[in-house]
Amino acid sequence: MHTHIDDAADAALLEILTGPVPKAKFSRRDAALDPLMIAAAAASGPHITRNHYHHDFFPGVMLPQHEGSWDWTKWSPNDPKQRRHLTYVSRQAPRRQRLQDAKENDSSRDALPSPKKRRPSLGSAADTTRPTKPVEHVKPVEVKCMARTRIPTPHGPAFLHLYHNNRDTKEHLAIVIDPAQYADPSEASRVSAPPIRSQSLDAVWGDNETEMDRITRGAYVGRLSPTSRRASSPLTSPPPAASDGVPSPLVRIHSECFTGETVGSMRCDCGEQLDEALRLISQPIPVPALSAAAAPTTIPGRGAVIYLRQEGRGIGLLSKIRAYNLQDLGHDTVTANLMLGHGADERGYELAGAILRDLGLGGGLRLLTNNPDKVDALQREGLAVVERVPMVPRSWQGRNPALILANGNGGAEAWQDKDRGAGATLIGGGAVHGADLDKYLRTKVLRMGHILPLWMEDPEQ
Ligand SMILES: Nc1nc2c(ncn2[C@@H]2O[C@H](COP(=O)(O)OP(=O)(O)OP(=O)(O)O)[C@@H](O)[C@H]2O)c(=O)[nH]1
Repeated sequence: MHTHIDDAADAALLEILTGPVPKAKFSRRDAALDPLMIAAAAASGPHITRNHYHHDFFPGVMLPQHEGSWDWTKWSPNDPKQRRHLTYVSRQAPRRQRLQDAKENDSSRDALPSPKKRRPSLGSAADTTRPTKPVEHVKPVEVKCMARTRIPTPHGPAFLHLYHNNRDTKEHLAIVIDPAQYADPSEASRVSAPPIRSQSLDAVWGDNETEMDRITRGAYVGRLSPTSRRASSPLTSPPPAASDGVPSPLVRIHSECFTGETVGSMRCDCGEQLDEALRLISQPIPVPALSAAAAPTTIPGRGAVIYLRQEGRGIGLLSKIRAYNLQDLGHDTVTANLMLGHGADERGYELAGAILRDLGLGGGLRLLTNNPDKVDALQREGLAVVERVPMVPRSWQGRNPALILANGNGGAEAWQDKDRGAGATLIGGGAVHGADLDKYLRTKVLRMGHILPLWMEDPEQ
């Protein structure tokens, strides 16, 4: 239980809850106190029930198109007429509809464990605490790579792919690492793996398409230069298989985190994870010798980071910022999401599955994650996850070398020497540690089921 609300605020809350009933019909529901503080108090009890969810003090913020919503930026605290806007509104469906939805859900949920025992999980399908909507019959997900370009990174060259899709209006991305695509075909090595290429990008986009059109959108092979330009051809048969002994490519599904990746926030490990994923995927891949006569060899690192634009585990930046304030009141990342009426994790991985298939990676991949929900979600999408490769936080490796893994996930590059403060979580940075980060990582392990040996100076903190 969290009770990090100071005494003055406690006294004020007690006053509003026990004071004389005001005359106006709904005035007790007006927010005389900081709404975040009341929400924190409401959730401080031993149980958070679904009756605490889907209520909001700011009707115009959460659902701009919602009936009755208004432009709250016009709200002035001194205008009594406008005070009615600052009320505690419910975003739940009417009770009759919720009961009907629950009945329909019960009949289709027989195979699942009791909702009470399930922790909040990925996507609305698994989140039984939220009001259910009638199942919509949506078209199968489709993605199209609109453009691709070379990006030199501190870890080596990468190809950035920008995708459009038929589910949302966001531009999701794939950062493909496959420097072997630059190699001269005449220097083909004994051991090789198929190039990681987008089928939708390499397809022909119409009769009038010129070679220059294709090259400008990135449908070329090799490396572009003022003297070299070769448009790609559409794939007409399945790509050649990788040589024997070549491991499946490393893949990370990463969700956008403006604070962690752009501002260098140390409230989370997102910036570090993005950097570490690019670093790990770029490492040369050892290929064992398959006969006594042959020698072991290496091939250039290959794989991809699928970068999904689902900020704040799907709740968006606005809600994540509000959640951070609740976290400063003493709540962890999961409880803060729940208090704002969100699930602990509202992300989906259908688009990631479609992008991976478009890149020809659906048949076998090694997934860089500690999050078992991501593995399940990709397998539900029909992708073959042949191995889960853990990601140990750099600061934990630096403080406890026993956590360094032998697979290049740390190893000789122990992070203690690279510990530094500013910008440490940005691409090419080192390791960083701080109390907020430790708290977040601990919550991932203890409340979100991440598969990571817990390490901290005081595990109770
Ligand atoms: N709501 C919320 N989202 C957060 C918070 N901290 C980080 N995030 C979001 O979490 C997402 C990053 O999660 P991922 O990097 O995919 O990693 P993960 O699901 O934690 O699992 P791994 O694959 O093991 O790293 C980004 O969208 C961040 O914005 C937080 O305190 N609250």
